[in-house]
Amino acid sequence: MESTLGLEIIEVVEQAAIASARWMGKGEKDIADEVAVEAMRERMNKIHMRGKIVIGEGERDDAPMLYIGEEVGVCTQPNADEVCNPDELIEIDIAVDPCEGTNLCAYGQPGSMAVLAISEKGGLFAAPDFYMNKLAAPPAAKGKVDITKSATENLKILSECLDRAIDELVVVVMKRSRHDDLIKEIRDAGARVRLISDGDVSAAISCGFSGTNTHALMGIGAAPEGVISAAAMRCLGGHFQGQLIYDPAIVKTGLIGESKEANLARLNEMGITDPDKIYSAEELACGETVLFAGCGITPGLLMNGVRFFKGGARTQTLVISNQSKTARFVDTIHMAENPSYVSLK
Ligand SMILES: O=C(COP(=O)(O)O)[C@@H](O)[C@H](O)[C@H](O)[C@H](O)COP(=O)(O)O
Ligand SMILES: [Mn+2]
Ligand SMILES: [Mn+2]
Repeated sequence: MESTLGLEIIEVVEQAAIASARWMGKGEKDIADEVAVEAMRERMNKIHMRGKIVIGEGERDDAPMLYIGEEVGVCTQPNADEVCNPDELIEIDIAVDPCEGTNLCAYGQPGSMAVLAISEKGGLFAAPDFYMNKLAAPPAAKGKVDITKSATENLKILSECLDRAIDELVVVVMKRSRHDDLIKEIRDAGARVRLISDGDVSAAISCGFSGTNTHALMGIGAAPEGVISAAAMRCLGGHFQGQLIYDPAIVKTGLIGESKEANLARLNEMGITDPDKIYSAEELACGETVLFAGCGITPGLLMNGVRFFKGGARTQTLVISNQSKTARFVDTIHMAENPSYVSLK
C-alpha cells in the first residue's frame, strides 16, 4: 500500500492544503473548508483505486463534506470495468479532514493542516460524528498512562516515563468550558497547560515526537479527529486512547444530538453496543497497514504551512507508515506552468 499509494496520498493532502491556504487569514472558514474538500476529492478521484470514505467531517457545522460512504478513485467511476483489473484492485478505507482547524486557517493561526489516514477495508473505526475524550502521550508512556486514571495520576506516570519533573511537562488542552476542572487539576498537579482554540489532531501527533515540547493531550474533542490522530499515533508507537462522549451536558459546547438518550439510540443503530468502551490506537486504527499523511496549511509544531511565491507554492507534509516504520517529512515545490522563479524560501 505504501509503495503504490504513498506518493498519491502526499499529493492529495498537498492539493487540499494549497487550496485552503489561499483562504488563510480571510475570515472565511466555510470557503477554506470547501476548497480543501474539492481539491482532495478531485485528486483522490485520479488514483487507481476503489476508496471509501469512512470518516468524513462536517455534520456538526454543516461544512462541505467528503461524505461518509462516498466512493473515490478511478475504480469507482462508471468506466471502472474498462480501466481497472479486478485482480489488481486496490480497495481501501479512508479517513479525511481536508481542513483540520478551519478556524485556525481562516484567522491565520498556527496548527491547521490537511490530513487523511488510509488502511485496508475495515481498518479504521467508522466513528460517529460525536465527541471523544482523548489521551495522547509519547511512546515511552504507551500503555502506562490510562484515560481511566485522573490527570494527576497520569502526570506522575508521565513524569516517571519521560524522566522529567512534573513542572517540566506540557499538556495540551482545548480551551473550552468543559475543561475548566481538568485545566485546574493539571495546573494544581504542577504541570503546564498549553491551551489551544482548535486543532487537536496536530496536538495529539505532536506527543508522538520528542522535541515538540508537548507531552500529553487531554480532554474532549471530536471523535473523527480522534480516529485520524489514533492512526498517526499507532504508526508512531505513541499512546492514544479515546472514549466516545454522548451526553450533551458533558460537552457543553457544539452540537451533539438532542439528548443523551437519542445519542445512545443512534450509537446502538450504528452497532456500537458498548458506548462507554475505551478504544486504544490499535482499535481505532486496527488495519494491518495504516498510513497517515498531513500537510501543513498554516505553520505548526510539526510542519511548515504553505508558502506561496509568484508561480508556485512550497509545502511540507508528514507521512507516517506502520509498515515501513517511517515518519517522512516531504518538502515539495509546486511549480506553475512557466514560473518566473522557483523559490527556496
Ligand atoms: O479544532 C477542531 C475542529 O476541526 P474542523 O471542524 O475540522 O476545523 C478539531 O481539532 C477538534 O477536535 C474538534 O472538532 C473540536 O473540539 C470540536 O469541539 P467544539 O468546538 O467544542 O464543538
Ligand atoms: Mn477537524
Ligand atoms: Mn475540517
